Amino acid sequence: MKNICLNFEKALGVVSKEQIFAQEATVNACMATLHEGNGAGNDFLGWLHLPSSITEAELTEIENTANILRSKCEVVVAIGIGGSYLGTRAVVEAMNNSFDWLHTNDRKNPILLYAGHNIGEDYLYELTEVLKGKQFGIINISKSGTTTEPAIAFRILKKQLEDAVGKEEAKHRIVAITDARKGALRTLADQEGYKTFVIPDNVGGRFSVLTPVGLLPIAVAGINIRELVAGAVAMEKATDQSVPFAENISAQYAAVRNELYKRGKKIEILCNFHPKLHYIGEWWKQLYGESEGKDGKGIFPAAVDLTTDLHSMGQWIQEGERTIYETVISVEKANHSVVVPTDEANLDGLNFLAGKHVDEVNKMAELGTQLAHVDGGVPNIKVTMPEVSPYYIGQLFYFFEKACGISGYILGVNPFNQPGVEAYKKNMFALLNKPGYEKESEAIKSRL
Ligand SMILES: O=P(O)(O)OC[C@H]1O[C@](O)(CO)[C@@H](O)[C@@H]1O
Repeated sequence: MKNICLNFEKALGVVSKEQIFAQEATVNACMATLHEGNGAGNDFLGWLHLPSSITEAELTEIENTANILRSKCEVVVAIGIGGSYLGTRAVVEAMNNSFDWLHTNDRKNPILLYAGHNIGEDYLYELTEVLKGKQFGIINISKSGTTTEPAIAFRILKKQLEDAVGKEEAKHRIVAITDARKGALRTLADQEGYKTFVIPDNVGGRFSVLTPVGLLPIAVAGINIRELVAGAVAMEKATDQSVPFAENISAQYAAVRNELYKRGKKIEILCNFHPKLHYIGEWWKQLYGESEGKDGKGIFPAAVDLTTDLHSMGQWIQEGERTIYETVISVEKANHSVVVPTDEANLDGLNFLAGKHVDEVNKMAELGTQLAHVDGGVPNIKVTMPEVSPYYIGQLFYFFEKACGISGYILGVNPFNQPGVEAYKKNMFALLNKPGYEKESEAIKSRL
């Protein structure tokens, strides 16, 4: 099997290769801090050797539970937000048919739906309506077990499920993934007797896709979790501390992005030319946004789907403020084949493309875009994956996670906390008169 690879040749100019390689000692020191576990946030390093420590028994238990849900349910709703949602969606959207929900006859897999990632009343109304009369189950995922968005969704869907199939059967269709001991979801799951999986204490939400948080719903969707984990294991080895900087793609990516940042490139745009990778971008945004955006510092992580967004954001990227750089996820080959047909009338003038694969056109769009953006002053980093498969997505996850840990330490922040997320919650609870927030309620209302 190949590995994903990194090419930063087209990022050179603003920064030189020598300047990047001059960071080797700093990067190695940050890598050592991670591996020795003596840096900020060192109680959240469980992800570092997670892939290689997943056991056969754990995978089998996840698959068995997935099979129970698969046998009972036409639809499974994965409830969760942030790290308790985005990794699953990234894999499922990448691997499932783009029109999955329209494949209604002879389905092999339940349809996976999502809830708890917003507080949309209309979204929840439409979800509860669509679930009426359907055999459904719930995977409720919350590391803290106290996050408001998933808690509201679970309260609503739990009631609907119990009303539909009775409390006893509902227990067999609900799985909770949460902390081993703490939090409201743990208490509820123990009280109700749900099947549970534990999110290890030392794995933060945004690093948790390879725990049951991601593996259970991904397995329910019928995707091979063993391949996903195998890919991550391969990348854990390929980016290990023992692998020298010149060959270590996570170390290099961390170095390049920080060198660009120092030179005024404050925004990183993750680009894909593969529409099914949209949620990889969403997952990546949380990983880097929550890890690095603090203490008044941090590259702003943005993401675009190309060529789609070349017709909306393309103008800005080409000619807007020169504070951006791009990281392009490039997929070597498509999984299916569609050829542009010949048309006798050729009114659209496209016969020069007749007989070509659509992906060949896409590749030229990708190359043309790279050259145009580089000419426009946008440094370009390329991450190549041989194909979209669970194995290479597993590699991609670990590659970005490892680079993120190193990069956060280079930046001088604690990459494993997210104190800033609490501010909106505090205000929301104060505005909603949550018991215990009386002082805050008074203070915030005086500002309105
Ligand atoms: O799994 P939990 O505890 O519900 O948290 C969900 C998400 O909310 C955050 O705590 C804050 O956004 C994330 O770090 C996390 O991924």
